[in-house]
Amino acid sequence: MHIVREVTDHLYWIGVNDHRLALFENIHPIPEGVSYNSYLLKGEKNVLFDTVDWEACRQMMENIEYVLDGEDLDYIVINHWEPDHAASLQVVLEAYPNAKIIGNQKGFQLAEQFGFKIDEDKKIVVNEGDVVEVGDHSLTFLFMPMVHWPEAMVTLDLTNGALFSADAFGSFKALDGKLFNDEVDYDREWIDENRRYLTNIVGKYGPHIRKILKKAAPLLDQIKFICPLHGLVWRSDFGYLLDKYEHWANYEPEQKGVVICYASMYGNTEQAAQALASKLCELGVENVEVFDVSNTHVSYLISEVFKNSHLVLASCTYNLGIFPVMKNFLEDMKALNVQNREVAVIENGSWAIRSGDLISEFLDDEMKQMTVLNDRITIASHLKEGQEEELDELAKTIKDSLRA
Ligand SMILES: Cc1cc2nc3c(=O)[nH]c(=O)nc-3n(C[C@H](O)[C@H](O)[C@H](O)COP(=O)(O)O)c2cc1C
Repeated sequence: MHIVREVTDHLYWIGVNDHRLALFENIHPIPEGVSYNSYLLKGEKNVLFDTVDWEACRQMMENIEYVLDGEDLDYIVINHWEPDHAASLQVVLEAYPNAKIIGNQKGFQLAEQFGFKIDEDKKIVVNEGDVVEVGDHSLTFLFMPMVHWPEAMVTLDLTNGALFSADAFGSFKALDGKLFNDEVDYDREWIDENRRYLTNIVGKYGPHIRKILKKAAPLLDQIKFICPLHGLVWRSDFGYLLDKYEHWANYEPEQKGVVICYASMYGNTEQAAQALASKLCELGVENVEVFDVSNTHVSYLISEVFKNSHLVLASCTYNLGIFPVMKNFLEDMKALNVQNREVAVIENGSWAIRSGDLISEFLDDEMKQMTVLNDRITIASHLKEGQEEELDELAKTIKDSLRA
C-alpha cells in the first residue's frame, strides 16, 4: 500500500517514517522516530529527489510505483549521498534503468566510494548555479559543503518554488501523517527535536550554515516550499525557522536561561545542584532546567546548551579528574563548537578536590568565549550548613549576569 502526500501540484512526498531505529547514526536516541523524506515530481519529465535509508526502501518503491502509475522515471537528483538518503538508489536504478542521475562531482566520487555502480552516460554533473531543464521544470543548484558532508547541495525548482534542502532544515521525529509545518504546533511539539538534530549533527559547522543562509538569501522570494530530507515540509513562517538557524549558526542563545548539569555518584553534588535550582527559582529566575549527566543522553544536554545563555557544571572528582560523564559532555561541547556562554562551577571531592580547576581550565583553554563566573562552590563530600550563603551568593551572581 502506498503512503504518499501531495506537496503541491505534481510534486509528492514519497518518504517513509521510521519508529524502529533506536539510535540515529548509531549514536543519538530518537524516541519519537525519524522520517526519511524523498520527493517525486510528475511532469513532462518525472524526477525523483533523493531516496531513503535501506531500511525504508520497500515502502518508497511502492510509493514511486503508485505516483508514476506506469510511467518511467527520467531523472534522479541526489543532493546528499549519506546512506540514510542515497542507500536505496541502486534499487531504484534497477527498477528504472533509464533514469539519469543529477549530482555534483564530489557526490559522484562518494557514490563510487560507497560502491554504487552508475554508468558514465547516466551521470549529469552539475556545478553551482547551473540551470538544468527537466521537461517543463527548471532546476538550479547551490552547494553547501559541510552541512554536513562535503558534497551536500540544495536544489531549487524555479518553476514551483520547491527547495530541496537536503539535511538543512531537517529534524528528528517521525511525521506520522503530518507533512507541513502548519499542520502542527511547531514551537510546542517539534522545535526541541529540531534543535537536537541540528545542534548535534551540524552544530560544529555554524560558519558553513551561515554561508549557505547568505547564499540563499537572494532566492528567498522564489522559495515557496522548503523540503528537507528529515521532518516537516515548510510552506509558511520561514522567518521563524530562519531566526532559529541564525541563533544556532552564530552560537547565540535563544533565551536567557540556566541549564544545571550535575555529575554525582552518591548524591551530594546533586543536592547542591538541586539547592541552587530552588534558590534561582525563588529569586524569580525563569527557564531553570536541571539534568543528571549520567542519566541524560548528551545530545539532549547539547541541545539545551545551545538554547540557553547560562550553564552550571557541577561535578565530583574522580581519580584526580572530572567525573567521566561530565568530561565527555565537555568534550562534546568542544567538538560541536559550543561557545559564548556564562558558566558557573560546583566541585566536590573527599580528599583531593580537582574537578573545579579542571573544568575551568577546559572551558578557558579548550573552548571559545566561555566566561567562568567567579563564585565557584567547593564541597568537601557534603554541603555544610554554613555553605548556604555561598549558594545564595552564586544564585544572585547568576541572576545578575542574566540581567546584564
Ligand atoms: C573511583 C573513585 C575515585 C575518586 N577519586 C577522587 C579523587 O581523586 N579526589 C577526591 O577528592 N575524591 C575522589 N573520590 C571521592 C568523591 O569524589 C567524593 O566522595 C565526592 O564527595 C562524591 O560526590 P557525590 O556524592 O556527588 O558523588 C573518588 C571516588 C571514587 C568512587
